[in-house]
Amino acid sequence: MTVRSCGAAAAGAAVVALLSAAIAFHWPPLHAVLQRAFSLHTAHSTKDMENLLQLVRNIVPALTSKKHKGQDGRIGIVGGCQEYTGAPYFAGISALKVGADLTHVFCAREAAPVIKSYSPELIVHPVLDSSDAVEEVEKWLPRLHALVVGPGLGRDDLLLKNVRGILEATKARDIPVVIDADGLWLIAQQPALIHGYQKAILTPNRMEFSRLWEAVLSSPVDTKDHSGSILKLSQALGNITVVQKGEHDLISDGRQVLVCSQEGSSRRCGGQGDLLSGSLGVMVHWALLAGPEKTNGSSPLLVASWGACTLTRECNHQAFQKYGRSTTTTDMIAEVGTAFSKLFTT
Ligand SMILES: NC(=O)C1=CN([C@@H]2O[C@H](COP(=O)(O)OP(=O)(O)OC[C@H]3O[C@@H](n4cnc5c(N)ncnc54)[C@H](O)[C@@H]3O)[C@@H](O)[C@H]2O)[C@@H](O)CC1
Ligand SMILES: Nc1ncnc2c1ncn2[C@@H]1O[C@H](COP(=O)(O)OP(=O)(O)OP(=O)(O)O)[C@@H](O)[C@H]1O
Ligand SMILES: [Mg+2]
Repeated sequence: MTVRSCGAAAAGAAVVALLSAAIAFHWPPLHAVLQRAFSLHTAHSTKDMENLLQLVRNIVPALTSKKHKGQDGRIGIVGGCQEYTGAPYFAGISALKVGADLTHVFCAREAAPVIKSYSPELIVHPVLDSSDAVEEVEKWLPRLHALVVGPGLGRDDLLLKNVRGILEATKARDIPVVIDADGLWLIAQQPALIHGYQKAILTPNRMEFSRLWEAVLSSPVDTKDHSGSILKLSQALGNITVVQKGEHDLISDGRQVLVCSQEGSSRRCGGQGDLLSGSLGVMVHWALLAGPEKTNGSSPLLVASWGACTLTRECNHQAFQKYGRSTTTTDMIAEVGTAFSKLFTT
């Protein structure tokens, strides 16, 4: 697996930037070559890609007739409020389409009938704005393999307070947790809530990344050194895994940075991040279950994250081939099965 250590990343970038600037002025053709070399160095080679794909394949559980319902994943989604009902639906249905057996959505009362009406596949609990929300969710925790916190959660104080309690209970049970969207808003208010929890994965978009950075490092993000920035943020959060979404997805646990540059498309409709966080909920469970033996010693959380990013981008690519500018997240979700087979089925 290609890794870039913290020091090497920063030093490499600085040296290339300096050389580049000097050469651009004196010798433009070499400048272009250098830039290409640097971008190749930052990205993974085809061989690295193949290795990573193989690691993801290793964690995918076999489909056999010996299993019972639930074994391949019981995933909880914490989110859904009056304004946002699509996001928890996208995350939940994506988890199922990737291969989870059951998905439970814990949402605000008003959002529940709406989410249920989108799909009979999701189990929906209208508890998140109740006074005993933490106890209600806690009852289910022993039966859940992973929690995805944040899609469509909103920023209401009562909901956020309840989610704080749910996160504490989840950590106490050592359950893996993917934190996205407004869950990241909460973490930016209170980073201690997740600091050092080794089964947490944060999936910020650009805005969410800046918010987290400013909250934790009290300075503006260095927009020129993406690789160095994600390493630093992960380290400042106690080496938890961070997935920074963007033109290229960067994934780090503060020790190494993986890059996912799977071809997607130029279509940026809302909900793609929800597909990613829902998929990651299942894949992180699979990866932890498989253990480091199957991931060749690499962090199972990094492997799961890279797998979910690759899958999301492939869904985006496939849907865009069919629908172009009119592609929506629903079209991407319809591609999960074929994208998964193409990438991960041997
Ligand atoms: N159908 C739905 O119910 C959806 C609900 N969503 C929910 O909406 C809530 C707010 O999420 P947001 O992502 O809007 O909140 P953010 O606070 O992260 O983003 C605010 C704004 O930043 C901008 N932004 C995002 N990425 C950017 C980039 N790379 N460069 C420049 N600007 C960028 C976007 O225009 C966005 O409106 C969350 O609860 C989220 O889950 C979204 O998931 C989209 C779909
Ligand atoms: N410029 C880009 N080019 C290619 N893919 C991108 C680009 N930006 C984001 N993506 C991909 O889109 C997916 C979602 O990322 P995005 O930044 O849109 O998340 P988000 O803002 O949280 O989405 P959501 O609307 O669900 O909240 C990720 O898998 C990411 O790889
Ligand atoms: Mg989002």
